[in-house]
Amino acid sequence: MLLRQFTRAPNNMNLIRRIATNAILKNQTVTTNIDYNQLVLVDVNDKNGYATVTLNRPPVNSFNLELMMALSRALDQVERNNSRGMILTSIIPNIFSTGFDIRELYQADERRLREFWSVLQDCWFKLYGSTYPTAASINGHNPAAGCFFALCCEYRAMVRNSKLGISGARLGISIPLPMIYTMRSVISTRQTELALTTGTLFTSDDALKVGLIDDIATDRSDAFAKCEAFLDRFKDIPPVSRGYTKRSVRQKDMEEIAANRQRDTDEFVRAVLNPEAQSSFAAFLGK
Ligand SMILES: CC/C=C\CC/C=C/CC(=O)SCCNC(=O)CCNC(=O)[C@H](O)C(C)(C)COP(=O)(O)OP(=O)(O)OC[C@H]1O[C@@H](n2cnc3c(N)ncnc32)[C@H](O)[C@@H]1OP(=O)(O)O
Repeated sequence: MLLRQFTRAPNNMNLIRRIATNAILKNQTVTTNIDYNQLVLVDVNDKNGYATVTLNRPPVNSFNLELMMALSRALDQVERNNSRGMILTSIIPNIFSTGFDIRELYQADERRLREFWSVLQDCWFKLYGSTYPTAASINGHNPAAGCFFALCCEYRAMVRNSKLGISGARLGISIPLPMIYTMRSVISTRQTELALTTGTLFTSDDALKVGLIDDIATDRSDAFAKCEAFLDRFKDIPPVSRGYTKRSVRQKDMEEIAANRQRDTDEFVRAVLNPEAQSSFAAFLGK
């Protein structure tokens, strides 16, 4: 099933390639913009072949089902485009994402909640398991799910005075396995356990110290430039063998989740619907 995700034939890719090829033939540099209901924007820089995937759900990029689906489609797009690299970022000044939309979790319809988690799992397989190089340009606060997606990337630059972490413990949510595996792939098991059981939101300095981010940036354009510089490191590395190695490093985590998708979904639904979590959501929403 995973393999099919990565090799499915693109429909609108031919159009994108045609635009890019025509531009190259005409010796122009163009940026191709593909719009998925405006919730996630995909821009391809035809000069360096890097795709920028931009979360665009003001005011705080909270993840509801629709944003999750748009991200999933955007990641398909990047894969089909054979991008040389991808930068994940946000359009909102000072906020990367607030995490899950609490309105999606509070008194949730179980069927929709299951679909929500299933799409999140899809996004995880696509991003964590991507063969192209990935970087997150974290332009502002990034608690919870946005942090999760940033951690799926190979590199993170975050602007100073932002906070990042998985704060689910504070809301009475037990942390699902994809999150645990992903954080553990970036920092040690000990630090992962500590961060997740305390729901720590790290300052940029502390995030750098513990290894959750790779660089601190002065502003969003500096963060973006640092991400591009990271992707440039693979310019002369043959992409197929690079991608294979990356996948091999991450393979075990993905196999485990693929084999236990249903259980992972059941656990998430149980965690969200538990009364402790529901009263935190109610308090957040002022109910
Ligand atoms: C994959 C990981 C799986 C599991 C991990 C654990 C599970 C986690 C579940 C979650 O993700 S729950 C969400 C956790 N997020 C937070 O607790 C962050 C809460 N928000 C903030 O700290 C701040 O909003 C901010 C720092 C992100 C931005 O601050 P600021 O610029 O001052 O904006 P406001 O706080 O005024 O927010 C504007 C507007 O947006 C509403 N809002 C904010 N966050 C959410 C949200 N998560 N869901 C729904 N709505 C949200 C906020 O209430 C404001 O609404 P108004 O109507 O008052 O304008």
